[in-house]
Amino acid sequence: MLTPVTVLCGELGAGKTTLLSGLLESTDRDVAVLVNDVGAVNVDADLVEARTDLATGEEVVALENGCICCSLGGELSRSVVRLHREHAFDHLVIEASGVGEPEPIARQFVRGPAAGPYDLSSVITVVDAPRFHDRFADGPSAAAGSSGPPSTTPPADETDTAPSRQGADETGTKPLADLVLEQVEFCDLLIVNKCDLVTDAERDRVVAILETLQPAADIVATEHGVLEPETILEVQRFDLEEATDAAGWKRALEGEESADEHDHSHGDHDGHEHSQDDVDSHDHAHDGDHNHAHPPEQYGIVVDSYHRRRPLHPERFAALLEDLPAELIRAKGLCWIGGRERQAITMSYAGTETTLEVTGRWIASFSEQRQETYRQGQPDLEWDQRWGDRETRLALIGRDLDLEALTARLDDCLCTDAELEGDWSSVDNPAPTSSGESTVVSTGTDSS
Ligand SMILES: Nc1nc2c(ncn2[C@@H]2O[C@H](COP(=O)(O)OP(=O)(O)OP(=O)(O)O)[C@@H](O)[C@H]2O)c(=O)[nH]1
Repeated sequence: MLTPVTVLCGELGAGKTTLLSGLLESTDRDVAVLVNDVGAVNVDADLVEARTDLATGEEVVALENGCICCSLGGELSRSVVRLHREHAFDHLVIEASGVGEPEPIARQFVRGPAAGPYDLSSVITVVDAPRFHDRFADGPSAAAGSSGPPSTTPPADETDTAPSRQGADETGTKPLADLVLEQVEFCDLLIVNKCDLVTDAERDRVVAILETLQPAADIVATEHGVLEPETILEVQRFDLEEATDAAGWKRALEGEESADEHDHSHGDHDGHEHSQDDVDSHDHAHDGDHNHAHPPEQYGIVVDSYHRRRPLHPERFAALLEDLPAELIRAKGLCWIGGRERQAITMSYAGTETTLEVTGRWIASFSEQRQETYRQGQPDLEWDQRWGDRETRLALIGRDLDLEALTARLDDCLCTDAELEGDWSSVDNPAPTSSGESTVVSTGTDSS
């Protein structure tokens, strides 16, 4: 029988180690734990180990000096295969570092050597309720319904600073808020922790936003990560593709696509041609369920999409990104930016920052012969006579967000006919140019 694996994610300080320590104390199953800390000092592993009775067969293994979701991919596989060969245990829990993306970790258990002895059971994301509330739910009207003590938790690390107005950042580092939402969007259980530090109203708002961001996940609220062990160790099969496609922003785009006149099943945000290997993995083969998130109205959460077939002017678009409304929680999708006629660019906004990343090439930028080949491979791809597959298609999720105003502001960014013919060489462009490259644009709190 395959050994079930649970991947435990959550931002730095959300309470993963606390939850795991409690789990190891309360379960009578033999649980092996793999801890990944970024940094030389493996504090978490020491903590978990100190609370674990190793004589009962529980094992704590630490991976250090890197992040399992990127550089340590091979080491993760090797470690878990070795662990399985050398020890007997009922369940493996992986505590991912707070800055890791869950998807690459999960993929190790779906294909590759680790998929041999293991079965990915679930991906759990621990959410720091007060910090999430302050970051994503504390819009202008959020305070109105709130009572009780202020719910601030100190930032867990230096990257979690107050909004800054810094323009495009060439470092390509992914903003923390973006990672937090990616972890929320890619899981099947959300644990809303530190509920002792928020009011009931604040907790409910956090839950409502989480439901919108990932409608397919179960949500439980905890204090100090106290849960029945079975909630974490319950064996179910994690469906990687389903979890990816269930994210609220993807459903919003899907709803928009299905409402289009033309029936088409476009690839997802990065479904344009980057490599042959990727093409088949992004086909929206859905079960016909287009019920995208119906956000709880009492919290003012709105979900919509924006679709235009005209490039965004790089300077006006950058100015908009620096001045996005505070009520916007999440924006994600594909952008066509003037001066970048080849590059399909993913925009991902969370918290106060927008990441722009080249995720592929527009098919329309290839030679006619190659266009034909690619289009034959994607017969449902919507194709515009003039622009081919170039388009901007964004999901917008907000709280008390004036969607009409934001749509109008996005429309103001669209290139005029004269600009379409213009020379882009002297125009400041925040968009990256090469595949995989990204830039970050910060939204200021005051646009004046
Ligand atoms: N008030 C309160 N504090 C909590 C709760 N859960 C955890 N903490 C505290 O929050 C701090 C961070 O908890 P950890 O369990 O280390 O968080 P983590 O997610 O493992 O953190 P990293 O390893 O840095 O990613 C510790 O001081 C915990 O005691 C909670 O529900 N309420």
